[in-house]
Amino acid sequence: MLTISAYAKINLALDVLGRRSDGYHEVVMIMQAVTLADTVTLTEQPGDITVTCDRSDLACDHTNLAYRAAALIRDTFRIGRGVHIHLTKRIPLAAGLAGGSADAAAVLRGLNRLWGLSLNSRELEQLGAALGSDVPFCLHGGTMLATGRGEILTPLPPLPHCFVVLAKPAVSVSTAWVYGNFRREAVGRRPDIAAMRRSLAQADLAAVAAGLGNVLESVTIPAYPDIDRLKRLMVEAGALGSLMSGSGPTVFGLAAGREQAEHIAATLREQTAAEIFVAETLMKVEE
Ligand SMILES: C[C@](O)(CO)[C@H](O)COP(=O)(O)OP(=O)(O)OC[C@H]1O[C@@H](n2ccc(N)nc2=O)[C@H](O)[C@@H]1O
Ligand SMILES: Nc1ncnc2c1ncn2[C@@H]1O[C@H](COP(=O)(O)OP(=O)(O)OP(=O)(O)O)[C@@H](O)[C@H]1O
Repeated sequence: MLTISAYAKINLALDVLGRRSDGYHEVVMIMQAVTLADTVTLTEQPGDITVTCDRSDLACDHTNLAYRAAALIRDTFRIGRGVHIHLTKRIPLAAGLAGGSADAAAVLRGLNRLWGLSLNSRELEQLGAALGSDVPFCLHGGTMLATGRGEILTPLPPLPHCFVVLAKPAVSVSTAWVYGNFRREAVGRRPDIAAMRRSLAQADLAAVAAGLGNVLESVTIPAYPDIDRLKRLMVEAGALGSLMSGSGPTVFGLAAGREQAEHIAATLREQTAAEIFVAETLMKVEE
């Protein structure tokens, strides 16, 4: 039996450069892993792949990304064994935090060990990219530049350790819907990726927080104006900066210290109906 943590991500910056011939969008993103995590337990069994989960609103059949990750690795390498996967979900669903991708990445890493496959990180990334654009990042964590459709990764200097307050409003947002409704003309300010890379190189947390930007806000916020309110409340409560993560609807705020983060969380719990988590940045997913 093997137990693995599957960490959520936030996007410190997300820019869309255009639409590709394969239907995806060309993106430039700065991604950061955080300590909010699901737990993935793998138990060897003969024959089938089976999945159980502690949430009744998540399908545990062949559509689950954890199942799909196990099936992909088993079919690719013609493995004659099965596995039981149990998911303890803490990352909210369809939240912009890559919860499903994190589970898939954990299954790939776990089965690589359990089944003694000795796949290197490039091989794991290739399998991951076939499951979803965020999966390669979830295999590594830390702070990364992600380009292409999000699967091409370049390690960046780590974001200085800080606390990340997450606020998930009670709506679920489909990533495909957000990209499908993206219009370049609707974007206000685009993030300055080069400037943020310089801020990371200088380990300047305040500058990173001041430069946060996500062009997908131009799609999700008009549909869910609560997101804008959460962003404002975060900053009013003391966050160094706030932003919608990924395709939303989760909003995150950065805080240098735990006390400040807990104060922001308490304020949001009092003034909103959003689900609130306090996490920390995570340097690198353990091997
Ligand atoms: C919004 C982000 O989470 C930011 O990190 C990612 O860009 C999305 O990553 P993901 O959920 O792993 O996305 P995928 O499962 O690969 O794709 C879901 C859907 O989003 C759209 N999609 C996704 C990534 C991308 N670069 N362009 C797209 O247009 C496509 O319609 C696709 O069918
Ligand atoms: N193990 C899983 N955990 C969560 N969602 C899953 C899982 N497997 C499949 N899904 C499906 O994927 C959809 C999106 O899930 P997820 O939580 O990864 O979204 P997200 O946080 O918006 O991801 P992203 O930031 O990558 O767009 C869910 O609505 C669910 O139907």
